[in-house]
Amino acid sequence: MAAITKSNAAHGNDETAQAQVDIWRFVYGFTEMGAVKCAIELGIPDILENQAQPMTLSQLSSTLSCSSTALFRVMRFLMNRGIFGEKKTTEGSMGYVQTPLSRLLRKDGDNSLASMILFQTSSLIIDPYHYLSARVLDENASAFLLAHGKDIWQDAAQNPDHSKLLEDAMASDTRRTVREVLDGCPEVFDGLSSVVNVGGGDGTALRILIETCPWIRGINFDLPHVVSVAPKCEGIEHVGGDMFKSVPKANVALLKWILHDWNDDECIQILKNCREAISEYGTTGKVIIVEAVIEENRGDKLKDVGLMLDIIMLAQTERGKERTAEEWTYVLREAGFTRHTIKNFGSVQSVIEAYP
Ligand SMILES: C[S@@+](CC[C@H](N)C(=O)[O-])C[C@H]1O[C@@H](n2cnc3c(N)ncnc32)[C@H](O)[C@@H]1O
Ligand SMILES: O=c1cc(-c2ccc(O)cc2)oc2c(O)c(O)ccc12
Repeated sequence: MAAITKSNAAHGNDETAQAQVDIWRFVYGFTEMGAVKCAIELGIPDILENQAQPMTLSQLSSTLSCSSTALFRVMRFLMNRGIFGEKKTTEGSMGYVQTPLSRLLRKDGDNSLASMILFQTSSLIIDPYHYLSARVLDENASAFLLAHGKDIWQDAAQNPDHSKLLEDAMASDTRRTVREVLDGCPEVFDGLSSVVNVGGGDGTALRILIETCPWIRGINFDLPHVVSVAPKCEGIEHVGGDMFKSVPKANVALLKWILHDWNDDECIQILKNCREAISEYGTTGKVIIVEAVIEENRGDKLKDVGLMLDIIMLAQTERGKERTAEEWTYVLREAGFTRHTIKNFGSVQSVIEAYP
């Protein structure tokens, strides 16, 4: 047996002490989610945004028509996490102010993640985590199905409130992502005449794209119950259908956060239908995929987000997953694409351009 040296023992003690500190994040991590949801529902980031001066506790509680006791405790907790700050008012008392983090929680703010947080904290999305272990033990089980008795798309088709929660969350992600893609790699959309956004939800991606590139004709393609409530917009045609059967014809097929919902065989089927959709456009035809590319040797925060998204896929979809560059190469090759490039632009998602 190896002798335990003094320094090993000390090192072991350090690790144990650190573990005793770190473990509380896992035990009570949900409190962050609960308090942030509370602040969004009360509209606190929106209220603070419109103040010329720091807002005192009594001003905030009277705006919300509530007593200050519970509000104080929620604000104290959130300030401790960097959401909201405190500054002196001109009268010398302390008041709450926005921080870069709380600005991302405004209901209608640019780059807001408020709808995504409301979606992630809904029982629709939380309940499947009670079945994650069942999913791990049985490859054929689906955590979402065990929790709700149907898959997420059947549920959304039957439940307009859930459909809206999901579409709003995705649209908020889209507003941020499409702007990032247009800024980070504008050449991706050079010289295109038409774009079909496959699984385009309420059409947000195409609306932003057409604002910047008004010469592009947009086709927003999604399930019939989704496009039937999508807002009308000049330059965009909403088409209802099933991407597993066929995809409307266009110069480019754009897929943002679609393929991660499906297993390899399902992705290959969708991609074959996209290849068929762009086939009339010869060498200018391409498929643009906006998704995470998990890089095994990337030890940064973005890899962290990619891995979190992969757990989300495990809980919320039947066979979906986030993919590495090798896994993307496999599905694209099997779908008949001869060449593809991957562009990283410092975001959790990358842009993959695939050519027939
Ligand atoms: C994760 S959401 C992504 C929405 C959008 N692309 C975005 O990034 O905001 C997936 C979308 O795929 C759509 N979808 C699911 N199954 C589909 C099918 N068989 N055919 C067409 N669209 C489908 C859903 O309705 C939903 O809008
Ligand atoms: O719960 C989700 C979340 C996402 C998601 C989160 C963050 C992003 O930047 C993109 C997507 O996607 C989901 C999804 O595609 C799905 O089918 C179910 C649930 C979620």
